[in-house]
Amino acid sequence: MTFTARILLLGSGELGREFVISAKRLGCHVIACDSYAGAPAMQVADGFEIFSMLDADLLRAAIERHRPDFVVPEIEAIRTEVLAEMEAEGVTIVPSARATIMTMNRDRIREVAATELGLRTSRYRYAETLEEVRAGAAHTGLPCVIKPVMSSSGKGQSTVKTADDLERAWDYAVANMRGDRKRVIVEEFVDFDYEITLLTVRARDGVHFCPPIGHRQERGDYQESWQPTPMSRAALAAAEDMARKVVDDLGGYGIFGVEFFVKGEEVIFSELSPRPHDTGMVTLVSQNLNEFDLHARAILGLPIPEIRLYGPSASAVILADRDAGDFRFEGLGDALAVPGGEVDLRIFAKPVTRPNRRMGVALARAGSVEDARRIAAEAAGRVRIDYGA
Ligand SMILES: Nc1ncnc2c1ncn2[C@@H]1O[C@H](COP(=O)(O)OP(=O)(O)OP(=O)(O)O)[C@@H](O)[C@H]1O
Ligand SMILES: NCC(=O)N[C@@H]1O[C@H](COP(=O)([O-])[O-])[C@@H](O)[C@H]1O
Ligand SMILES: [Mg+2]
Repeated sequence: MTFTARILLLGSGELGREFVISAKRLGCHVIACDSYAGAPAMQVADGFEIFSMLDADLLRAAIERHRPDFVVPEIEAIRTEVLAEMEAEGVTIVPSARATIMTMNRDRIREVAATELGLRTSRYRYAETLEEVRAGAAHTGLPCVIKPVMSSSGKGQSTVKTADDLERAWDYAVANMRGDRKRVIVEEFVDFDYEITLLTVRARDGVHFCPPIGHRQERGDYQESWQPTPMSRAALAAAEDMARKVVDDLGGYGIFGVEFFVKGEEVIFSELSPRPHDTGMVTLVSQNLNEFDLHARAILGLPIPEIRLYGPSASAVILADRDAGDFRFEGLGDALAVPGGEVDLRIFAKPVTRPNRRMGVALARAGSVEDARRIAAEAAGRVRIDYGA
């Protein structure tokens, strides 16, 4: 066989693109799929397919046509029942069909975490009507956070401070949810001190952890992340213990981004991605093996060596502010010239912009996390999107 393995990548955004690069460096052949042409991962893959991965027939046809050794989901919005069927027929789904099914639906992963595994989570209730939303908020107290059970990157999510705003939050969640299940989770608002992503690798040789990544979110979407983030040993041990329990339950090999809120010494499980995490883009400059390399190694059954941090690092997002199909990036030179640390950029080359769409990240490594954050933010701010007249 010419290739180490044949991979069908389901989702071709920025995370997929870096994964393709890592997998290709190990000799894999990658077909990148997504619903639109020119997606970031398609630009570097061996081939591509354009179709809706929520369409069961099209998804099954693509898997059967390519007969990959591994199907690697890169987004949540996939017809996961098809993945379960294909797994039963002997196709390897990364990390496992069960992991993709459980995490596509917030209510299912919440049941696994809170009920089956007994992990500490925020108080929560599910709701399918406005009345149930009100009852849910009475259970959690206010403020509360309302999210569609099917959504990601903060879509349809809002924080509600007063009972008068519950209806608006319900309408917003229903209008911005994915899929056809009109269902939300009402969560207690956790007034955390900080939140982290614990990148957790489940590999043939055991479970490995990256140093914790701190991050800041706006509108439920990631703005900047940094690594390492200071944490007490007890809090880190608690997070690692919970992460290990969840990834062992979900099964399979690959990297998982396990999200926690931390308040004092209390560590609260939030959710997880059974794939590289957006906040983990900082590892593109911070670690000897970045999160995409680790995913590729784990999938291929290769050993995971000691994960070493090169030094305090940060990433900051470059966002668009409007809809446009004709635009260009300016200021790359200025961005790369920010003094005080080592700066790098990833420009995703997505074909169109949208308000708040992530178009790139600035990355920085410096003497301290504070400096790395400052430099990454400064560099991201110097990249301008010129939308023309
Ligand atoms: N119960 C909560 N209390 C306080 N803040 C919250 C709560 N739930 C979510 N948030 C904030 O919103 C962010 C996004 O929430 P969450 O991770 O559940 O959404 P998501 O849509 O799955 O995002 P992504 O797909 O990017 O991980 C969290 O990282 C956190 O900053
Ligand atoms: N939080 C999940 C996440 O960050 N996913 C990343 O964003 C892409 C979609 O971007 P788009 O919406 O700009 O097409 C996905 O393909 C993935 O790389
Ligand atoms: Mg999240």
